[in-house]
This record gives sequence, C-alpha cells and structure tokens, in this order.
Amino acid sequence: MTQDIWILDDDRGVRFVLAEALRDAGLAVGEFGEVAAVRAALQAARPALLLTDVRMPGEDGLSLLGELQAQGVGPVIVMSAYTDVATTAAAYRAGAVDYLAKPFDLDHAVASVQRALASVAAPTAAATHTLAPGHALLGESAPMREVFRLIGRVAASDLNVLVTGETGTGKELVARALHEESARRDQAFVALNTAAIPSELLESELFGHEAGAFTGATRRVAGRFEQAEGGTLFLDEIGDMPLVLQTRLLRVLAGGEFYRVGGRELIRCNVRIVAATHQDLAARVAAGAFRADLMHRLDVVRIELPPLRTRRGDIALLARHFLAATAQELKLPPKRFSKAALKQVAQRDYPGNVRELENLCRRLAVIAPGSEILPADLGTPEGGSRGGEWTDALREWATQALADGEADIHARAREALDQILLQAALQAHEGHRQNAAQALGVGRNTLTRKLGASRTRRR
Ligand SMILES: Nc1ncnc2c1ncn2[C@@H]1O[C@H](COP(=O)(O)OP(=O)(O)OP(=O)(O)O)[C@@H](O)[C@H]1O
Repeated sequence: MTQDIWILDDDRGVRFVLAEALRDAGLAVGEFGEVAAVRAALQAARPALLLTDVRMPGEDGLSLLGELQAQGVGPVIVMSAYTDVATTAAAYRAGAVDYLAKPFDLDHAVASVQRALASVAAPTAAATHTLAPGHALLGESAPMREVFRLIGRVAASDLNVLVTGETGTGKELVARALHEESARRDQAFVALNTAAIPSELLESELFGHEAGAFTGATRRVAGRFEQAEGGTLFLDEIGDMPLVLQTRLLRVLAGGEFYRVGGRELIRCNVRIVAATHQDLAARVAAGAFRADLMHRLDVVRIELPPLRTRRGDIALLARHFLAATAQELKLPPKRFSKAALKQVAQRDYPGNVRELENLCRRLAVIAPGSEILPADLGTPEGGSRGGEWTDALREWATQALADGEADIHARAREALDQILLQAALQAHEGHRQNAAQALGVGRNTLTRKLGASRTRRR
C-alpha cells in the first residue's frame, strides 16, 4: 500500500524535487505551500508522515508541529536552512523525528522518510519550554551541522554525554549548549577542569568539605556537585583524573549520593554529567590509566567535535564573528577583513583550533591599523612580514609545552631566543663581538653576559 507523505514548504522548487524523489521511491505525495492549506486538508485526511520547513512567511512550521503532535499525526521530519543549535533542538523538542539541513541530499531525505515510516516512532514529548536564545556555537559545515543535530537530539534527555575533540574545538561550548537546550537550563551549569586542579584538592573541589576536614579547612565548603544540583556539571579533561578519584566519581554516579570530605551526612544529588577529553579514552583504559566502567558510564552518548582543519568552510564565518565580537566587547571601532586577508586566514593552519583562530582575530581587532584588515596585518610570509613564520612555530611550541605541563617555559624560550640571535649575529660578523652586539642593538657587555650565562647554565 502506498503511504501518504505531505510536504509543506513555501519553496516550490524544494517541494517539486522532493515530491519527485519520494514518488520514485513508490510513495504517494501531497504538496502544500502554506500552513493554512495543511490545516484545511487535515479536516479530511491524515498524512502518514509530514515533511515541513520551519521558517516560512506567515506562520511558523514549529507551531503547526505542536498541533499535529496533539492530533496524533504520524512522524514529522523538519527541513530547514537554519542549522543553529537552537532551531535544531527546538524542532526535536517539538516532536520532530529527524532534521534535514537544507540543501539536503535527496537520497538522504528519502532514506530518512523510509526510516521514520518503518519505525513509526513513539511520539516525543511536546515542547514544554520556549526556545533558548541563540548559542555562540557557530558553524555551517556538514560536520558541525551533524554536531548540532546530535545536541538537539540528546539535550532534552538526561543521558551523560562525552564530548571529544582536540583542544580548542569548542567542547565546553557544546556542554553549555546541551545544558541550555535541556530542561535543566534554569539551574546551574558548573564547569571544572580536572587537569587544572592538583589531585590532592580535587576531591574536595568535587564533593566539598566540612570544617576541620583538613588543615586550612576552616569552614564547610560546597563542592561542584552541590553547586550543580539540579543542573549540569561539566568535567573537562576527564582523561587526566587520578584513578582514586575516578573510583570515587564512579561510586557517586552509580549511587547518586556522596559525602563531603570529612562529612557524615549523605548528600543525594541530581546532576547531569557532561565530560570532555582531548585524549583517546579507550587508549587510556588500555594503558590502565582510566577505569573502563567509568568510561562506559560517561560515554553514554558521544559527541565528537571535528578539528578546524576538517571544516575549513567554517573559518571565515568564525573569523568575522570573532572580529566583530571583540570590537563590541572592547568598544573598539569595527573592522573588517579584506577579501585577500580573509582568504589567507581561511588557508592557515590552526593547531589550537577555534581558540587559536579566536586569538588571532582578537589580536587583529586590537592591533591592526585601519578599518580594513589586509594580508600584511596577519603577519604571514605572504603578507610581506617574515615574523609569522617563527612566531607561529614559537606559538606551536609553547602550546605543546604548556599542554605537556613542562616547567620554566618562559625562561627556556627566552634563552633559546637569545642564543639564536647571538649566534646568528656572531656568525654574520665573523665572531667580532663588538660588531655583533652593535648589529643586534645591544651593548657589548650584554652580549658577553648572555653568552656567559648560557655557558654556565649548560654546565
Ligand atoms: N563553533 C564555535 N563557534 C564559536 N566559538 C567557538 C566555537 N568553537 C569554539 N569556540 C570558541 O573557542 C574557544 C575554545 O572553545 P572551548 O573552550 O569550548 O574549547 P575546548 O574544546 O573545551 O578546549 P580545551 O580542550 O582546550 O578545553 C572559546 O572561546 C569558544 O568560545
């Protein structure tokens, strides 16, 4: 038996191609250009499935979605050119079974319809709260759309989520979006970077302590679990959590209750956990550094954030956003990228991902002269300044050294810088100290002292 699929879209072209594709797949199709027409048709019939756009002139497709759910109409698939988290999540909240980002692949759309018909999904809970304000999480690339889709899908559930991705890819922003799109949004969102806290303090940081629990504990302090009660707790860099605390955390997650450090009162907790890591958690488990049972408890749903190099299409959008946002925040005159500069920005490598791009744009918003940013302002070799090459390398080195927790980074970098300059100048002036010092613009004594210092240190 053929099934009746209704398409609601004010764009005739979309209706046409979609209807053709569905008919080719053996389905019966009805086409509607406005919400009112669907309402009228509902007097006489019910579709097996509705495909609808969300934003149309006149009435919002989402409001219709709510009505249809109330009338027990079959599954609804939402289509939209808007792929931001708020719209996607609102569609799922309103009961959509799938979300097709326009422009969509027709095969994909037909497959989605067939899947929905096959499962005739159990009705999802209707919208219970209004649309949250837009999130700062931006992106138009296919992988980011997929991330938004996932956020929309799982936000309303209370499932624990593990967010993975390289440093600076936006893991914390995803955790915030999950919180904002959930029923917990009016409660606290509390973030804790487990790697940034010395392990001996981590337990009290998480679970709080009583007065007198340890030296210096003069009064009772609530931990992050208590602060996040009813809300969401974001545990960043979970892969670095010491094993003893992993055990403790696991017990709390399993039992839903804990004691403060030095306390006797059992505290019940209702907290959703979103954990993040840049590491391969399974590899940490294999290496014996992470508990498998804790990983399974945290990794109920996984959201993988793609590195910026696999979604270069997002760079221009992000760069413009960061430039404008910095100007607004610091009350600076707005600047814009010249075409050539933006092209170069989009072609650069960002080992620090979105954070590194953001830092570059913040710097440009502050220091680039003029209202238009030119390639020369970027400090790239193509821009005419040779500074970019080595400062980029230095930045990479520093990022890595900091990530590895190395000590004395500043002193080591400064010494390396001094030595490279001194040796280059000495070489250029055939070992003549006076001339080398002069060329560098430092005093001869300074040069001698720096050469001496390095020799002493090496010993
Ligand atoms: N898609 C995005 N849209 C807008 N801003 C973003 C996006 N992704 C990241 N950012 C910005 O980049 C910076 C880094 O993001 P965030 O702190 O969420 O990354 P992270 O993956 O948690 O990093 P780390 O692993 O180092 O903790 C933040 O300032 C954030 O606002």
